[in-house]
Amino acid sequence: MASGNPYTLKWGIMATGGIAETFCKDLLCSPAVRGADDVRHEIVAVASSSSSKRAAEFLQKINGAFDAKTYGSYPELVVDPNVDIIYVATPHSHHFQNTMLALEAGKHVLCEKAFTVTAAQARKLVETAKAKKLFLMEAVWTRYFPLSIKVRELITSGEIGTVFRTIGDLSINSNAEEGSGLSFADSHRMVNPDLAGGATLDLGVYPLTWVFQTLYHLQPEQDKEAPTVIASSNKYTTGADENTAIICSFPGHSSIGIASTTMRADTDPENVVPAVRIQGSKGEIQVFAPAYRPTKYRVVKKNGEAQTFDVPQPADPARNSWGHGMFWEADECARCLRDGKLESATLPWKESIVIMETMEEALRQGGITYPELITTDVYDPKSPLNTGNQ
Ligand SMILES: NC(=O)C1=CN([C@@H]2O[C@H](COP(=O)(O)OP(=O)(O)OC[C@H]3O[C@@H](n4cnc5c(N)ncnc54)[C@H](OP(=O)(O)O)[C@@H]3O)[C@@H](O)[C@H]2O)C=CC1
Ligand SMILES: O=C1OC[C@@H](O)[C@H](O)[C@H]1O
Repeated sequence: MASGNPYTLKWGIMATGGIAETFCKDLLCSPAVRGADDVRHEIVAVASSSSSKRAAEFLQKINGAFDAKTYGSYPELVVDPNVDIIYVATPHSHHFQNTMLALEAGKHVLCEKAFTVTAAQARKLVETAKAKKLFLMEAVWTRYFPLSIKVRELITSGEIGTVFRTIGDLSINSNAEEGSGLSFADSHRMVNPDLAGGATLDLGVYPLTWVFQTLYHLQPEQDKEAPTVIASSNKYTTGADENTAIICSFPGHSSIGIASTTMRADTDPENVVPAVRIQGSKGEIQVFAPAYRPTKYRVVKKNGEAQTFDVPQPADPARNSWGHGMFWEADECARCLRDGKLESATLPWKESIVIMETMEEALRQGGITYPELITTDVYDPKSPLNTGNQ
């Protein structure tokens, strides 16, 4: 790729849960393994809202970055002068306040999906990043996979003609062994309304990603249209949605997207039926489950000719053959910052906002509501979501 010294991005990690561990293990993989010689990553600080001890234990878990600073609160992390960018890896409920905390401290941010709980919160984050000239990106890692790039290229080159319909699903069978409950405790972030749990915000964002990548993102800027949305949900006993189906119509392009998600059944337990079908006038592209981390796609022409392609994630032998695929989005952050860009062209601010508007409308139609503490778009540095008392 590039000659000379690679650009180094120094990360501060906010929260020490499951995805923070996965992401950091990816940051520690050698970029050379994925053919990147122009950027590299350093984890220079980690914060846990509960204790600095937990942050220190996190470094043991990821087996690296042992000289990183460890903090027992998020406010301490965001003022660390050595940190360039904060990775916000807290539950959805916290994203708005935590991202604002980082932006207000002058830090660039990569914030986990779903970007926020409401569209107004997403707009506020974008306004703030723009005003402060800071980089901000929603961590929809799937968009940065070579597989996604290839699929977008195939569509742009006309391989399947004009795309008129995309159908996508991300569903997981989380039924409890007995009874009608789900296997998640009611307090778990997947189903807890206080943490903005529910199928739409957690899982639905991925089939919507495929709908938007294929029916919205690739349109010329002046032709991009926000969809009209029809949606239906079933509520779980906690009040979060357990099933949601969303129909997005793009009338200006005669195209339609159908995104579905449930916590009651798997997308495809055998992995033989595609999770995503992108259907055009000359054929279709099928992307296999899971919609968030596909490694296989198939191009089927109108005449029935078909070819399957495997795109495995590169694994680093020096890191116990680890390689999950989150390094692609991290590389995007580094390249954007190196090149002075505030947003990623692969997932521009406007598109994150339109997707949040779509999910907000789907949740409204489904009758799903969340508490004021996590839906407010008024920034409060002393919010318990920032100070760790919540
Ligand atoms: N891109 C992807 O593939 C995935 C993305 N995600 C996204 O990442 C985010 C976090 O998910 P995940 O890591 O699975 O969640 P976890 O529950 O495993 O971790 C969340 C972390 O957030 C911090 N936190 C702060 N306040 C709270 C609170 N009140 N309740 C719970 N946790 C709190 C905790 O870290 P600490 O104590 O250190 O402050 C906790 O460990 C979500 O937005 C989710 O949608 C999740 C899974 C996969
Ligand atoms: O982003 C995600 O992808 C994988 C899912 O299992 C997880 O619940 C979700 O947060």
